[in-house]
Amino acid sequence: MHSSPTSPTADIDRFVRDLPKVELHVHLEGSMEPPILLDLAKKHGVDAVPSSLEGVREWYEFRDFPHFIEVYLTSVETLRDEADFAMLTSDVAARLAAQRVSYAELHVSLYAHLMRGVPAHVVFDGIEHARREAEQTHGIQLRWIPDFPGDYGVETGEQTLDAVLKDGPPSVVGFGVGSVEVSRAPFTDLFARARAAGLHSLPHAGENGGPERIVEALDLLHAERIGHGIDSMDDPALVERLRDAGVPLDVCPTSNVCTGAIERIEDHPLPRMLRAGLSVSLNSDDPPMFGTDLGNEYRVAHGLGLDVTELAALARNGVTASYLDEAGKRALLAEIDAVLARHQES
Ligand SMILES: O=c1[nH]cnc2c1ncn2[C@@H]1O[C@H](CO)[C@@H](O)[C@H]1O
Repeated sequence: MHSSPTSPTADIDRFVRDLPKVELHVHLEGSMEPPILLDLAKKHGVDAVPSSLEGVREWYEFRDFPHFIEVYLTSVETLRDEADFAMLTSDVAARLAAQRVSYAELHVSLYAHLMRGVPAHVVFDGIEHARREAEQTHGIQLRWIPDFPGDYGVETGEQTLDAVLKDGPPSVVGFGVGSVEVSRAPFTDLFARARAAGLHSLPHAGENGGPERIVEALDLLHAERIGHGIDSMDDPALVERLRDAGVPLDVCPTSNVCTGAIERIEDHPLPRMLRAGLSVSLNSDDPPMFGTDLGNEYRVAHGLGLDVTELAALARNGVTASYLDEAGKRALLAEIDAVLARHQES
């Protein structure tokens, strides 16, 4: 390679590209690229979806969080048969692998399919087919976190869990709750049942619903990881608790700006969270809907003032907080350290 002067930006870009990464907070359905969305909308005649790329771009400008969820649920309507789920999953896996992600836990909006009459086995057969193929083709491991919208009530959670326990494959690692944030208290028994069945408790909490939602997630749902959790920074006692217990938080900076959870990226609490000793990992949430991907989130984190050592710490935290096997974790942590050391020598 001929030598050209490298700007700090090019340095960071290369570091981020080379850094081995895991994704712990990305929604499968929210990872649908606009061309796939248009194809599926055409295939199934879903008129509520715009018919051009330009239209989709505008559609993805969210007024607020409920509006984002409304658009999300409409786009999900384009997924109908097993082939749709397999095709989406194959595309998502290839995109993750291309960013040096070798392990990912994906949220699956299972209830959003059940409520439209799409049976759980159609969803699971499609995504499992693609998961096995992606492992062969790209060496990437995918795991699933089926979830339900909390604001639809506990019965929807019960139906979702029943479907997981009946039709879910062993690659389901956890159970989650998302959508517009409501109290987590009504889901206490539901999550107890999920945990008794061997599923990890992985709720969204404190994305925009306040620190109380995180306290409920810990006390009542026995959350093992917190989806988002940025509102923890409004409660110093909670920050101390999360730090002392080493509870991992999946943080998704660009998402928080696009859904209106925070106003400006410059105000994002990620640097403060990391420096407060919280176990924070970096994630992309719904990448094409927010015009981002995981690599970009690392560049955004750098823009917020995190240096390469801190970016590597975020990557390490993701590995540690994942449900990858211990040998896999050790190997990935060693690779992260090697990439950091190489970068610091150059
Ligand atoms: O950023 C997010 N916060 C909360 N829920 C989300 C987000 N992105 C996607 N979903 C998903 O929206 C569905 C609504 O029924 C849920 O499945 C939830 O996981």
